[in-house]
Amino acid sequence: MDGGKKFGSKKSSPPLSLNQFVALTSPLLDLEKEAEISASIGTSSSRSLDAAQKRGSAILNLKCTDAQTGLMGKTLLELQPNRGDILPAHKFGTHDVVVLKPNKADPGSASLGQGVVYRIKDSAITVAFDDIPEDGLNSPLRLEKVANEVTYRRMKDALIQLSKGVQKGPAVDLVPVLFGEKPPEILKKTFQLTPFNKNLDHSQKDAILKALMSKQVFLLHGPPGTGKTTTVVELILQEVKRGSKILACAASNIAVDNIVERLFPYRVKLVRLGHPARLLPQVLESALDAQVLRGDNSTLANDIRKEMRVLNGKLLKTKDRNTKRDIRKELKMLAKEEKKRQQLAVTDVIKNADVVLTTLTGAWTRKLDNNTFDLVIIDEAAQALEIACWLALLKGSRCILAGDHLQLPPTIQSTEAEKKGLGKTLFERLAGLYGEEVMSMLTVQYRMHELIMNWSSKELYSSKIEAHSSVSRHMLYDLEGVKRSPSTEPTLLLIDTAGCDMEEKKDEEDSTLNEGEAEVAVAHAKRLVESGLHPSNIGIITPYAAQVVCLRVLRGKDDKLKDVEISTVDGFQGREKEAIIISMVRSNSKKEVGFLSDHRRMNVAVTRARRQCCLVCDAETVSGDRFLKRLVEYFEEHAEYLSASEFVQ
Ligand SMILES: Nc1ncnc2c1ncn2[C@@H]1O[C@H](COP(=O)(O)OP(=O)(O)OP(=O)(O)O)[C@@H](O)[C@H]1O
Repeated sequence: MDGGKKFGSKKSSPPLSLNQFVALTSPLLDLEKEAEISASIGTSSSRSLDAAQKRGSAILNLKCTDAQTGLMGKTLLELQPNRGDILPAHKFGTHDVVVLKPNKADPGSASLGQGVVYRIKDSAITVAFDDIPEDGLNSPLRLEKVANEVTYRRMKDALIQLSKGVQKGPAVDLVPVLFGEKPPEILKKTFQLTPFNKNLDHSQKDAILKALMSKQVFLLHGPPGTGKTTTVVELILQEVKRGSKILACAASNIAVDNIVERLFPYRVKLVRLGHPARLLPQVLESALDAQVLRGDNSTLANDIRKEMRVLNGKLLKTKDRNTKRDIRKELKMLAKEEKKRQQLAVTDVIKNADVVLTTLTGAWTRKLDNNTFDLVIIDEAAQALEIACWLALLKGSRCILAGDHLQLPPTIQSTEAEKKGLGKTLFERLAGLYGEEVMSMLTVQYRMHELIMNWSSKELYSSKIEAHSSVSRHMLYDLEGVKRSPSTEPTLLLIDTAGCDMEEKKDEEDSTLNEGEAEVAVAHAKRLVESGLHPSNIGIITPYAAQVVCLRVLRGKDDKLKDVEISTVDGFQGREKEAIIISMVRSNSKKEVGFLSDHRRMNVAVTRARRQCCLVCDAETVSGDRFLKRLVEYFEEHAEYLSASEFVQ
């Protein structure tokens, strides 16, 4: 696929119809749910717990080292390993739903509580629980990941709603446009843009104008580092000024919080919906729960609860049947009133907000029933399942999707569902359907030295991206405390492992790793640190999970490298570092490159780097793929070339 050429071009095949979309998605969603459930332990599983720990879906033998209340009534428990200082390798992520059990309890046994992962460190994991019994916390414990059924249920509900046809409701005119039955329209009127952010560049302003003129749909195409979120924030401000009521969503909580934070300085009336454990501490004040607690109706509900407590006391004491009956009647009435006040408190907050912000899943909450929006904005839309987008889209009459379909799509667990197209995003589909008619690409990037940018710009964005002057020539040694040295001078670095006896191998889970290459990557990170670069400015990324583990073990051997971040490429999407070291792993005589050949993955990998991008690979193996060959050739032409043999004794 040449993404650059694809951009803006219309497909000749007929557009996917609403019915086809529903028929295709429904079974694939079931497959995906099954895959997620079988990845977690499940209640009836007889598989041994050790195997679950190996797979990363359970962490055994933990001790509770801290319990705090906070986060609007939640209890935060910190759990550390009973043996050793470091948690075993696991696949738990912040915001995952987990259950806590006694360490030795049977797989199907009841849990002590269900919670949401709040924070993860190498040595501890903190979970937020609504309710947790005090008994049992002093004995060894284990955590299990559970499938997040709520998300699937909501997506299924949205599919059912779509399958009935959208005959009424806010999205009635939007649906036919998004399925190619009616053409998208634009306002004839021209706008004079007075931006709130005075620094916007020409492509950002053009995109905003075009978005403001769209009547049903607009796609904001934001290649890496081009200020997509900056533009989304400006768009929200412009729309609020126009009087629009906006639902702003993203696939991940962090992306939603990012928008909330950036809106703060403009004093927009906003509310953030979502579980407090999933919100950044700095946005908690704008959370629905926090605002509800401050509302008048909430105070009334509290007073009613107090009154009910007094009546309950009386009820226990009184013996008279008639009095008892009267008290019960009154209690029933008060309970009804309390519930009503609670609901009103929520409704008030949502009604008063100009912008409601939540994840896509969160948009399907009952709290938003009966609420409609003039505009639905979805950030990270190219990383969300199409059906997840519909959870928000059905609540609005117009939409703006921001994303980049030339970076990685959403992660799909089921290989079969992925093959059959569950991962095809709405953003990509609409880009194919309408192209430039409804789309604008941001073309100035604020992250990368131009040498890092040029390869990606040429390969994927038709050479349309330019580097802003503030970054186009920036070097590692321009950073304070960094010495000019052979390690910090190059912008691009190719460390070739070919002929150095560094073959790939498989781990127990069948993921590929390359120990020799990991040593070289870590050795280069060490040289950068020795030249004065702070380790937190370095990221080592690799496509393979097993290589991440291998790299982390090596990092653990040198205390100076503690703050070097190591991640999969997929896990690093949306992030950046001053220096990025990419460990490509594949090295074999058959020149097999597996999923390295996905253009989007390599695009994400290279474009994480601000001032230096170092590629560690077996140039001969990876050149077996045409796309990767061009990458290697680009590095051969513009990079400092080193043999891996220089890095190992
Ligand atoms: N017009 C501008 N002038 C100066 N700096 C800008 C401008 N637009 C964006 N930036 C800067 O570029 C960086 C990236 O911006 P932003 O976070 O909006 O990008 P993004 O496109 O959402 O990121 P990603 O590439 O991760 O998707 C930020 O540091 C931001 O301040």
